[in-house]
Amino acid sequence: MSAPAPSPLAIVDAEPLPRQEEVLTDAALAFVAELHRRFTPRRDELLARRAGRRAEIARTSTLDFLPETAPIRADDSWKVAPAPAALNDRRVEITGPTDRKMTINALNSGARVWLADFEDASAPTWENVVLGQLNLIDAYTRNIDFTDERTGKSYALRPDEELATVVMRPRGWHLDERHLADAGGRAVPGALVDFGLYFFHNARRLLDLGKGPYFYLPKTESHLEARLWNDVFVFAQDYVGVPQGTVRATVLIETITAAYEMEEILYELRDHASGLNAGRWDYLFSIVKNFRDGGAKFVLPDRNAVTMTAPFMRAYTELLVRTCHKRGAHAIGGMAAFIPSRKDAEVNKVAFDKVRADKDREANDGFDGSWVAHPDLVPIAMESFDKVLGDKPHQKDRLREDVHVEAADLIAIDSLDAKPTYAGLVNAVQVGIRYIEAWLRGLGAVAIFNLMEDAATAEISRSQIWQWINAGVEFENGERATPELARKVAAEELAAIREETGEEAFAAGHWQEAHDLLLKVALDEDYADFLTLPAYEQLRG
Ligand SMILES: CC(=O)SCCNC(=O)CCNC(=O)[C@H](O)C(C)(C)COP(=O)(O)OP(=O)(O)OC[C@H]1O[C@@H](n2cnc3c(N)ncnc32)[C@H](O)[C@@H]1OP(=O)(O)O
Ligand SMILES: O=CC(=O)O
Repeated sequence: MSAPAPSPLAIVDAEPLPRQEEVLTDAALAFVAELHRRFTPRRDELLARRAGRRAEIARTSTLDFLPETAPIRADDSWKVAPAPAALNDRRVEITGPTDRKMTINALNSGARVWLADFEDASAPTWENVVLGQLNLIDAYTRNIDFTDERTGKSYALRPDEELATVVMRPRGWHLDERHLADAGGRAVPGALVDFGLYFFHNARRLLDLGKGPYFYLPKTESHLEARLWNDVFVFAQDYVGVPQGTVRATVLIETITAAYEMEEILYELRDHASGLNAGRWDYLFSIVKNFRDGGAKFVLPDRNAVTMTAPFMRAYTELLVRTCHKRGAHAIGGMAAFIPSRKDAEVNKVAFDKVRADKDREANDGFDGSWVAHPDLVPIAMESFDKVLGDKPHQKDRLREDVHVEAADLIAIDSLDAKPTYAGLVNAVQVGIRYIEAWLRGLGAVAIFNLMEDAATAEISRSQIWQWINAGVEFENGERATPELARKVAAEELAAIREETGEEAFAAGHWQEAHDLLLKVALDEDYADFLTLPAYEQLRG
């Protein structure tokens, strides 16, 4: 093979990182550049199409299954590709960022799958982007064992056969990677950077290990976006010379528009699809985002009052199981946000009980597996799925033909009795400030008030503040949601944090910046499509 042409991509505005040359090789960058040249124009068109569709929702306050794809839904003959052995039993999946310690802990956790996250559990600092890739390469080459200098604790991988199968989640289509630019100075989409570097370095290596390049695809809004991913996979497989059909993708159904196109999404990816996941937190965010100006009918109560037993959430998850099993795909459940504590028995008990109830319900509904956020929750979820699956790797034979979901059922938000509360507003402000501050320090997932918070849950918090203010919600205490009230609550929270942290830690953090950014995205008349877009402009590193 002749040497690859020098990469036309430039590394922009980035301090050199240790061992970055092992990730950012000329050959890998040439591949990413080629992905960018071929696919970014279509990415741009699809982002513009998102805006058009949202304008239509603002006009009509409704959504429906697509008439033009009815033949795909009516055709019972097609199925997705069979699951590879490494993805046949997915009863428990752990998620988390790809720093060195988390990588080892997740691979060792006993879960069948690890969602290695470059998306919502990871703030996209250049260091996280590049060293996350390095950690995965090091894990596959078993060069990752280390001692944490801060705690003195040593970390080592278990034998290969006990490790979780990695399913990597690249960034969504909307985020660019500003540290990699083409000759015209245009940033490369983060999705292509994350996918491209991972695929280039690991596709063959993973096949040698008896696994493969497997992906979770986040924030997909339509089957046309799934088609774009499929085209990326076809091109990538030819480029590195692995057989077509090597890639497997699990698509997160976490936007309200994608919920109306589940079958079409599987159809577009059918040679590469291995499942759908019910990404409940982004799903709620997407409902608020899309129907934010749809009037009282679409005002969601406090996010923690919207449980998975709400009729519109059940319609979504049951339709997902039904769709997957009809097409031979795995249906994977979502994230219960309760985080256990090794120090507080009561917090631990609450988390175990809540997660057990959630996973029991999913297993009984027909899901083939589900997510947990913490290693201590792996045995809890395992027990729920073991009870239902026994020795079977999945329950795709449960076709759930009893499920009948009408278009209106997915957006029947007003069937909920709960209303927004003042405490809900305070919580949204608290979580928003605390999460954004952590994100600006490079942390994408944190435990706040014993709940897992990541980009998706922060998106809900700031969107709910926006929606409640714009809908003129009156809380049970007689206060009305207004910009002034949000500012007052935010000022009180900032003062409380200062008290809690002490002056030195407060000054060393990004608290004022986080407070200001939360208020900007919650109060601006122009609703930002994603919190992470303005936040990325402020992210250093
Ligand atoms: C809506 C969505 O998109 S959900 C998917 C995205 N979100 C996520 O992936 C969140 C994943 N979870 C996490 O990041 C973490 O659990 C957090 C940040 C919420 C809490 O982490 P911590 O504060 O470190 O929890 P805690 O102190 O209890 O951790 C105990 C041990 O478990 C490890 N651990 C905790 N969560 C994970 C995880 N998800 N993967 C691997 N190891 C983990 C910690 O590293 C720690 O290890 P150590 O004992 O060797 O130091
Ligand atoms: O990505 C998952 C979600 O719940 O959001």
